[in-house]
Amino acid sequence: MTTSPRKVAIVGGNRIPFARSNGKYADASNQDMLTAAIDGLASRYNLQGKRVGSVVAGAVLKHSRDFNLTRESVIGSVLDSASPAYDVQQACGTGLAAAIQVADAIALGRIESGIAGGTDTTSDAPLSVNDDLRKTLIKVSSAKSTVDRLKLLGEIRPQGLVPEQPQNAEPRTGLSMGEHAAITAREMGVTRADQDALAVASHHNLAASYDSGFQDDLVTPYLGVARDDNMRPDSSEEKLGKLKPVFGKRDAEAHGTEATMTAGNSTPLTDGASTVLLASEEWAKENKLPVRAYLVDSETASVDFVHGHDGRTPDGLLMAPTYAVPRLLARNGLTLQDFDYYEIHEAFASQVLATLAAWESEEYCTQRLGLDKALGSIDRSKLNVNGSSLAAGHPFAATGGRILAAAAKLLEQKGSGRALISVCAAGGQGVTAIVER
Ligand SMILES: CC(=O)CC(=O)SCCNC(=O)CCNC(=O)[C@H](O)C(C)(C)COP(=O)(O)OP(=O)(O)OC[C@H]1O[C@@H](n2cnc3c(N)ncnc32)[C@H](O)[C@@H]1OP(=O)(O)O
Repeated sequence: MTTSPRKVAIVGGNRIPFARSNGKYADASNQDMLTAAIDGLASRYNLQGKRVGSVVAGAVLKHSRDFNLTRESVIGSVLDSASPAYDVQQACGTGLAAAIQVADAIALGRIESGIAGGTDTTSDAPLSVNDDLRKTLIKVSSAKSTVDRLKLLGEIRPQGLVPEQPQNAEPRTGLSMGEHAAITAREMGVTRADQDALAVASHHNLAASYDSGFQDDLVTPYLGVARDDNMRPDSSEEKLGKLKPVFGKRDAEAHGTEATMTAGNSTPLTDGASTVLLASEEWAKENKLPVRAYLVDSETASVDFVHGHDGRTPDGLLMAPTYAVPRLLARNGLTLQDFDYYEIHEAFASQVLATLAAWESEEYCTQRLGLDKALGSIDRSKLNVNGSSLAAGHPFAATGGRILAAAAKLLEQKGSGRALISVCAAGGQGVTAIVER
């Protein structure tokens, strides 16, 4: 039995290209996409017919029939179906949280290999019915006779037939992620020009990474799509500057400021799936697989974005990574500057910039994070060097796997170094990790 934590190797990843919602993958289900991502990974790393220790994945939006979507995807894949599998869900942190669960089991010696993943589709989002209709339909399905069934069906009123749409809103506040991010942007003084510049960089960097072949062994074409179809290499600050604000208009009006968040500096609704293969060093060696990098440590934080506490106003919904990262740094004896790459998920350009501004702010770091000084600035040329979610799109649960696989490949190419991964999530959560080689 292994008694001390083992190193967790990131062998590599595979994803399908991400596609804008209601577009190329409109007829694909979460299960179709996750299975495709697993099969692509299996083909890249010779996993056909092999049993892996655990497959952990999830989707933020799931149909009730997908009660264990990951297990069903494994059964439908080329893996040995004796590979155990289960779902996790931590909003946009799902993919990275899944990788952390697999990594922990490897580190503890409980499994030798595992696959982490995530998938999401807003094209095939689940619709539900109201409580009265649902309860009546459940009674209908267990009614003893046709007469009883007809009687129950007769109780249904036409207005009760309207389906309930999934809401991209926080249940506690009723505000969308974009509206929350707009409040934080105003509070942190994030400008429209900086947001547009970050979005343009994301498109240009992602396009360059495809052109240079960086994505060749990370992405497998699917349903005729070869590259993320939200990517717009022709993006410019001039074009983005012309777009009208879509989030934060009411907040801006109330504060006499300008709303700054547009469709160009926010992620689009997106469909897609991703996977990452993790293993012990021994298993990778036995299976003649390379090790790209190691998943060294992780930290998850949550913030109080609803009530506020200790006399402070509520935290920003997407600001939990600002809390997680200092804990991660302290545990590993590192500073914010000790990284070669920073992979900060771009839910919105404003949220990345607010995160960086928070770490630069003495006031935020001392008063909110309880530090004795600011964490300081990062070298911006090391940030999201191959683009991120603004350009690739953001199929919620699939984003963590995209980022982790890309970070490991960057470090493999560099030969040695360290990457910081930060993913903000709904519910005021943040999942962060360190990858090294
Ligand atoms: C979930 C978690 O746990 C945490 C998180 O990550 S939070 C993030 C969650 N994600 C979201 O909330 C998704 C938010 N996004 C949305 O709701 C929608 O995509 C949106 C409201 C922002 C935009 O929707 P839309 O109006 O359908 O956008 P879209 O039609 O693509 O673009 C609007 C215009 O901008 C233009 N545009 C967009 N990007 C552009 C670019 N890079 N260059 C030039 N023009 C661009 C489009 O061409 C379009 O122009 P026209 O109107 O002339 O056609």
